[in-house]
Amino acid sequence: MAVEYEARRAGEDHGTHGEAPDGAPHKSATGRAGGNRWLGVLRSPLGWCAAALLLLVLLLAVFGPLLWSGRADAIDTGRLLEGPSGRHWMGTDNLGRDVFFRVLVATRLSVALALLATVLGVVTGLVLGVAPLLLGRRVGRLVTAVVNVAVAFPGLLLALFFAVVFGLGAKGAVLAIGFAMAPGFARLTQTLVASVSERDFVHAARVAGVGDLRVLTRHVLPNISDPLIVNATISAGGALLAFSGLSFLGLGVQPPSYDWGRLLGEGLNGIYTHPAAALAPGAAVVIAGLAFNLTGEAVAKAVGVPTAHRSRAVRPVRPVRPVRPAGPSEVGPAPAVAPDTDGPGREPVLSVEGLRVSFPGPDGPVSAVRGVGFSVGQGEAVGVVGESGSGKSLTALAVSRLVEHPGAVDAHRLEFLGTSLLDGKEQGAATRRLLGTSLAMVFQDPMTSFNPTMRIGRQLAEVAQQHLRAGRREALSRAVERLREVRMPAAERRAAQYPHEFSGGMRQRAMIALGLMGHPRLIIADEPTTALDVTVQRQVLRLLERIRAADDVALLLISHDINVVAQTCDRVLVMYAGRIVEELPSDRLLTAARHPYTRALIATVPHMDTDLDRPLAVIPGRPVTPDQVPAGCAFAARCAFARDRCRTDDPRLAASGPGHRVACWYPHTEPADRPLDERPADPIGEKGDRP
Ligand SMILES: Nc1ncnc2c1ncn2[C@@H]1O[C@H](COP(=O)(O)OP(=O)(O)OP(=O)(O)O)[C@@H](O)[C@H]1O
Repeated sequence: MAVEYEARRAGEDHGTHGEAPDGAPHKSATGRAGGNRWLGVLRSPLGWCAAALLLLVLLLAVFGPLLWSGRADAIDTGRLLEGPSGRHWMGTDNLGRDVFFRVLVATRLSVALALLATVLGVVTGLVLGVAPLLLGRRVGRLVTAVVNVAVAFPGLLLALFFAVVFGLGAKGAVLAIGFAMAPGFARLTQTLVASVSERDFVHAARVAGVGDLRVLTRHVLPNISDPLIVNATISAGGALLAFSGLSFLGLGVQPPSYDWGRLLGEGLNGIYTHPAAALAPGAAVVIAGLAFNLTGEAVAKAVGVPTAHRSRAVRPVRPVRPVRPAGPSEVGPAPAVAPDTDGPGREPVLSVEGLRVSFPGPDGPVSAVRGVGFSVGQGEAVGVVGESGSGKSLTALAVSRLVEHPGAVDAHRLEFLGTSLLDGKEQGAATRRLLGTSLAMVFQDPMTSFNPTMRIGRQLAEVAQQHLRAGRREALSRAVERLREVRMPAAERRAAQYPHEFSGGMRQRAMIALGLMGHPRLIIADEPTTALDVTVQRQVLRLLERIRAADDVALLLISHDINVVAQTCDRVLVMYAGRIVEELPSDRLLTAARHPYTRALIATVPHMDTDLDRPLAVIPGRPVTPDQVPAGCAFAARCAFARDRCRTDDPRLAASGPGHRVACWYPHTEPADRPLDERPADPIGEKGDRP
């Protein structure tokens, strides 16, 4: 009865259900590879044993009562409690009825009741498992706590408890076993849902404004169906065993009906005189249980889900909630940070002031983004650079309302196209539609950006159906049109394909096309080219440039690559330890940066004059982690120019020239060593290509 599935890998691999670890597909709805695998498993000893046993059990369940009811119920008072003979292979019971035929006839009731209990357990478990996703944080936590408590009880104990609650008889036993099975299934579902909910394609669906229920049915459940099915199949074996146990104890099926458990109980009375009467139903339970278990194992093998026998590691449940900006009480007051200047004369698309993103820590909330303020003007490209962990992605996620619980977002101002995302109505349909149609996200890993179980065209069309009220056909033709716009070869054919049939660059372009399904005013691209080779990287960046110029779309480009940002963007924000430490026009980045951190970052990038015989420059020390931000300037410990004041007083971001802000007590005043004309080769490619 216990749910015995290794959920960690199931969640990871099955979260993308079409991906093998190497990125190759292992399940596509149409995949030939998938068909071959099923055939391969069927040909293996495990496969054919499972198939043969299951077929036997199902045939007996269907035809047993039709063929042998008469012989099973025929009373022969002259042959009471006889041992096995040529006439009665397994002997007779206390009314002289043939035990062998009774066992065959009992197959239907035994299997049907076990399946019924399994369905009840699976459905209840599923409902409880997805509750945290659908019902909000509070109810979700309550459900999770109840499930956690219930899981701690042994299954049989729960079944006995419920059997007493629901009363004697088959109905009571079905309810008892079903409800006893539910907590384990709920736990498994929660774990799987949590792991899939963190995938980029779910984020993408949320940004596109897809509602919770639809995200669940279209994006989450299809991607966790394999482990759930496998687990349900194996659980049916457990239910069969549990049902036999209850009937054996007299709590299940009541006379005159009989199942294997009842026959086992009756046979036990004469176990010393003729054991066959007890052995026969016992063997039937074992064979049917084995049939379900082996089938589960075979299905697991075919779909690539590891079972408990292969591994037992289970990832802790982490209920997933859509982001809700936290109230100040949850994260503490954010320091006032003035927003930067918008691009000259540009209407701001995005305005952020005092943005904080915090997570619970052992000693209270820990802020990973600490009061960030900036704005992005219409058609402007703003780059965000900084070492790993500096808070770049969290800033982008906070803007798109994708920070997951327990992360909390707070800001003095968080406005997108003049609409506050913090006014308490952020869950409203209008805001969702605004974000869905006007904000596009491009994620780092193009493999995880799409739902592997849906055709690309359908995933794109979903946005138009959701927000533009387009019909199915119209939405699909818009999707093809958008794929063409991003220069997807054979767009119509590609729209009908699954994500695994695309190359990395194509997936990234399809992701951009997804963003174009609405009328984006801002594209947030978080390391959009990191997973791509240099040539494809150029194509994707050029595409973003083209879209930006053609439609006056703003771009927030997050990148590790300072050259890419310098070449693509109008302005650059340099982040360190959850803060913006410098902001300046990108054409001044290499020559006029004033913060020692910005200069250190630039120095780590090799250029034409870099002496290749010497080790490449690195920034000494390690970036600070959000839970260990020191007093004073967070960069002081790594800064060659730090003085006493830097270690005690926290410098604020202050204006330092036109469009230039820096947070440093002693910023550089002299020009940088590296003049503009010594920039490395244009990483985007031929500038002439740009519109
Ligand atoms: N869910 C989370 N729970 C706790 N801490 C988190 C969570 N997500 C991010 N952080 C922490 O917040 C900090 C900033 O993370 P973020 O992903 O924004 O960094 P980044 O600058 O985008 O790094 P990278 O370039 O590697 O993506 C990191 O120290 C990270 O460990």
